[in-house]
Amino acid sequence: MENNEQIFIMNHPLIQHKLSFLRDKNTGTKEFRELVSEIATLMCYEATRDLPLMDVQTETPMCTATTKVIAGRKLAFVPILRAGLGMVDGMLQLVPSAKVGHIGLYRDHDTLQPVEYYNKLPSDIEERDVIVLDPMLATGGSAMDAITIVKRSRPRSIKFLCIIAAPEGLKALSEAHPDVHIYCAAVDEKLNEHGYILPGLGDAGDRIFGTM
Ligand SMILES: O=P(O)(O)OC[C@H]1O[C@H](OP(=O)(O)OP(=O)(O)O)[C@H](O)[C@@H]1O
Ligand SMILES: O=c1cc[nH]c(=O)[nH]1
Ligand SMILES: [Mg+2]
Repeated sequence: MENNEQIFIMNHPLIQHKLSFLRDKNTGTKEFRELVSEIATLMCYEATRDLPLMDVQTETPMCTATTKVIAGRKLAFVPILRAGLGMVDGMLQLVPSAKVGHIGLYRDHDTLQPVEYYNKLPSDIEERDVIVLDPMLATGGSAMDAITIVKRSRPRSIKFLCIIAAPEGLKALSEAHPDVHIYCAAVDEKLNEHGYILPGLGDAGDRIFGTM
């Protein structure tokens, strides 16, 4: 799978290096959590590359200079519970003023269909650019539903940021929401018969929260 106008694969060496440790079955909960957060920070750096800038006048100790600041665009991060929560702190490292909404979804084990159990978004979301967060894009059902829910509140724009994507999920999500830019660190081989990504990293929520 190649980068195109909608899908951005972040193959930065630091991200790829950390991803190897994330995949390792011997990586424990504490380290796994730290790695998810660090990868989120690196991905946030890339995913905010298109934020518009504006000129301001700044007094340096030497003279007045024309410098740049972000042009008043406000961000909101929306993790899909639970696993998306693991990415929030890493994102806030770079954008501490962002608001955070939450969408609770779990995948039914038998049908693989997402089931909604929580939804709280910032009240001023109409003024914000939203980045929906989830480490895993498998069938794409959870991301598609979460984005549909966010769209009802009419944010300025929506991006989706995941760490590992399956080709099946990327296809489904990009077709369902062609206006949403998708960022991921890896596109894996396929899904297994239980909807888990191969080679993947197992169940991201369980590994972040130590519930396996
Ligand atoms: O693309 P999909 O096929 O929908 O699968 C991906 C979803 O599955 C995982 O969540 P899970 O249902 O395990 O919930 P959890 O985060 O609470 O563990 C993952 O964090 C995604 O939200
Ligand atoms: O491989 C997968 C698929 C869905 N959810 C996960 O946490 N891992
Ligand atoms: Mg899970």
